[in-house]
Amino acid sequence: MDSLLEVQHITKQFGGVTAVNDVSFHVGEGEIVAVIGPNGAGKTTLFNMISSFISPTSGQVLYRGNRLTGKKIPDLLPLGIARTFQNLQIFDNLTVLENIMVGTHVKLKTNVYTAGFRLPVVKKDEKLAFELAHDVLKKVNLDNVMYERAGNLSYGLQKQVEFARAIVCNPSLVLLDEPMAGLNDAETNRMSDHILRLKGEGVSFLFVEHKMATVMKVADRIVVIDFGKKIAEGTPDDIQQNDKVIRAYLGEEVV
Ligand SMILES: Nc1ncnc2c1ncn2[C@@H]1O[C@H](COP(=O)(O)OP(=O)(O)OP(=O)(O)O)[C@@H](O)[C@H]1O
Repeated sequence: MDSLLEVQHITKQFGGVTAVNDVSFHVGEGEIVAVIGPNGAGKTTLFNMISSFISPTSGQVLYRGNRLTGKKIPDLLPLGIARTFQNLQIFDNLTVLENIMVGTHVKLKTNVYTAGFRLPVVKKDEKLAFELAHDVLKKVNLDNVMYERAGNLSYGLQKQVEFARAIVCNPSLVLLDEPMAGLNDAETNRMSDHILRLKGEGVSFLFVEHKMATVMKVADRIVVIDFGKKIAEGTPDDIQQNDKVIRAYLGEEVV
């Protein structure tokens, strides 16, 4: 399996705290990799470095062999990398459809100069944005609420809207920060199904998650972080039987 994302010896220090300490792993083409670890282990810090939200103290991240480290967040989407956030980032006052259309901007030709004029390119872009958004909403079964104000939806549906916006431009790699947090069982299953279906279409995923049952069901490979260090990596079966992992989780949720 070819490597899509390479995390190489990445470290982050905040003053005297080493939040992530020399972590390396990769995500292959069409692979689903989960990062797990006890509270405060460094998962969010690691995720934020990979998604260019913060820069590492040392180490680097490569995407298709090119350095991702040092790029800005808006540079990621045109490369084919999309992300969602632990705390929902949707526009409450816009409709579901409009929220998704916002995510299509990298596919459009309209810019701040052309948008003010009703040029043909603007109309064409609006049509394209609508079609892309509508298609993805059908894919995740949200087309029945597309004209609802996003702020009126349940938390679970809002999370699915954010997921739909992330995948609207057919990314190659999707970074998900706790995609199942706050979802009930039915919503968690639905989200898992969406992820697995997209994997079937060749999309790769890297996600941080606390819900172990979901991680075990969805991930091909799991990277376990404890006190900033990678303590284990392997298939769900390997990880469930790994002594270091079991010890790290003692007193927490049982793996
Ligand atoms: N901006 C920061 N400044 C100082 N310390 C930080 C900062 N961000 C994180 N840390 C510290 O780094 C360590 C790892 O935190 P991080 O949030 O990455 O862990 P986590 O595994 O995501 O935790 P959780 O599962 O609770 O979300 C913690 O000790 C945390 O206090």
